[in-house]
Amino acid sequence: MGTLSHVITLHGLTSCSYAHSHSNPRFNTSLPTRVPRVFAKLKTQNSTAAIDFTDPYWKTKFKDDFQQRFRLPHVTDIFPDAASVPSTFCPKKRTSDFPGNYPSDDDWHGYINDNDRVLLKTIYYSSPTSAGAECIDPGCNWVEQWVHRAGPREKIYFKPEEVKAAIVTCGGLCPGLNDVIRQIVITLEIYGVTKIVGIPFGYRGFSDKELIEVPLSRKVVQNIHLSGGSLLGVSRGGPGVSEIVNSLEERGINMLFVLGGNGTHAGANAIHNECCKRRLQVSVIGVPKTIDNDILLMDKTFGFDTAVEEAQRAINSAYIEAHSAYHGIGIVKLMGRDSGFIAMHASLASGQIDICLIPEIPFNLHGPSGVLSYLKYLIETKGSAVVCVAEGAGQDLLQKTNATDASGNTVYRDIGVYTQQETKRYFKEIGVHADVKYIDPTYMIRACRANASDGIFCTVLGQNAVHGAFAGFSGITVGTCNTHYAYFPIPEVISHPRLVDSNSRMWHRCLTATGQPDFI
Ligand SMILES: Nc1ncnc2c1ncn2[C@@H]1O[C@H](COP(=O)(O)OP(=O)(O)OP(=O)(O)O)[C@@H](O)[C@H]1O
Ligand SMILES: O=P(O)(O)OC[C@H]1O[C@](O)(CO)[C@@H](O)[C@@H]1O
Ligand SMILES: [Mg+2]
Repeated sequence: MGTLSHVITLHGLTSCSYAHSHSNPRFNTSLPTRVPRVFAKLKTQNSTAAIDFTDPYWKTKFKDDFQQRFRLPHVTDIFPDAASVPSTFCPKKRTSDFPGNYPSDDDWHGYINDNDRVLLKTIYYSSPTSAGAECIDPGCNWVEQWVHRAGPREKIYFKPEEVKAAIVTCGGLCPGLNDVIRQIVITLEIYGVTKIVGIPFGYRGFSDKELIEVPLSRKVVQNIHLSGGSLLGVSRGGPGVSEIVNSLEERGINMLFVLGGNGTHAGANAIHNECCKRRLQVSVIGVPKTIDNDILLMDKTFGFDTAVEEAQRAINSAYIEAHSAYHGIGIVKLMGRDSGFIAMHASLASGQIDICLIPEIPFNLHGPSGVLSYLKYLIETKGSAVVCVAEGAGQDLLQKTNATDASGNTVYRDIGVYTQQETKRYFKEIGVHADVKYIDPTYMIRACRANASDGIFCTVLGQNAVHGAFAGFSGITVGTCNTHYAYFPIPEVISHPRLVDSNSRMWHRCLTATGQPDFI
């Protein structure tokens, strides 16, 4: 995140740690840059270790650790003798007896090799002071970080006729949920799976006896992407992991596709670990869903693009209202619990925002350098102004709350209403006319149908989720990394919410676009 530390932390964690094997022959541990392993000096802190950058071999240690952390948990970790069979999915050509066995081509198969990798970071920063620099060591050395490429494998670890696959959607709504459900079902059928079900209303559907699993097929899902929401319904809270795995066992589910955000993925990883503990051959695959875009390491999450696009309508209305009124001020509140990506990108896209306020950047409303003084300046100089505020912004200005939702997420105070009230009060107090209009499109930006770009994104994510399950992986999730599709072990992408970096080029671009000063 642009910060530089002389000591980096090595985790060495795996998602199924008790079953972890470094010697799995399926994975080539000798990437091209590997150099002889030397034991560098370690500074141990609890269960983690730190690298001493004066050690000439620290890079090797870092790469080894990285490779270990990003290794994908696999069915062979628990069942070393698990047999694979040739894939029933053929990327190249199909016979007429769909979905039977496909012929293979000796020269070109179109499968992903297990040793294919995607480069996680693509910029070489020559100095820690370079804009947005993300350096590992004080010298900003180039260290390759590789993650696993997503896609269909030549060998599969599940026989389609023995699969019962389930899909569950958890957390809040997000544009594209139906597109992902649809593509998972279609791809499963292409592999030859016939038993596919949807679990209604998130994890709750595993415990609530009144909720019946929904049979899914291509016919059922054919047109579901034409509307927003989730065919299966969503929920927060719900049963514990043990109850969920009991339910998986009772239902005979051996492939579980989990669509959700940070919380849902924490749950998916716990389900994966519990299945490992019980020695169940179940593949648990996540597909990150969040309009907040707060999942680490990936370019973006599905639904984010659509949410930003939908937010334009609210911003444009606020602009027109403000611009058409005498001393008009428009205020738009957008979602973003802890991360301000929607507000930042919507501000950049619209070109109509004068002030963008996000959770990651502290600001004052009052005082000579506060937002309100600047609004006065804008009214005096350009006659109107538009503010975009993310829901998690400026919480330090409001009374603390202990309220949480069913999943344990903090329910924040309403910064949008507060900004509106304080703006009205301020202009009244200084005796300057101001016509303040407030728009809160909160649920409108996530209840809509996915746009074309998200539609394609969801389709490819859905396909790759199924490929990952058939390849025998579990406890993983799928995303894009520098536009390439990759698999990640779940713990690596949810260790904390992804935040807007105040030193990033994107935030600086946003500041350039709005022209706003610091409000501190
Ligand atoms: N640490 C956790 N371990 C196990 N399950 C969890 C954990 N955190 C949340 N969950 C479960 O995951 C589900 C969704 O969590 P949550 O409501 O936080 O949404 P989310 O997946 O983060 O999505 P959103 O981006 O909409 O907030 C809930 O059913 C919740 O019980
Ligand atoms: O009202 P709900 O369903 O709890 O959802 C609100 C939350 O959903 C999110 O969009 C995440 O999905 C947050 O930005 C927001 O706080
Ligand atoms: Mg969450």
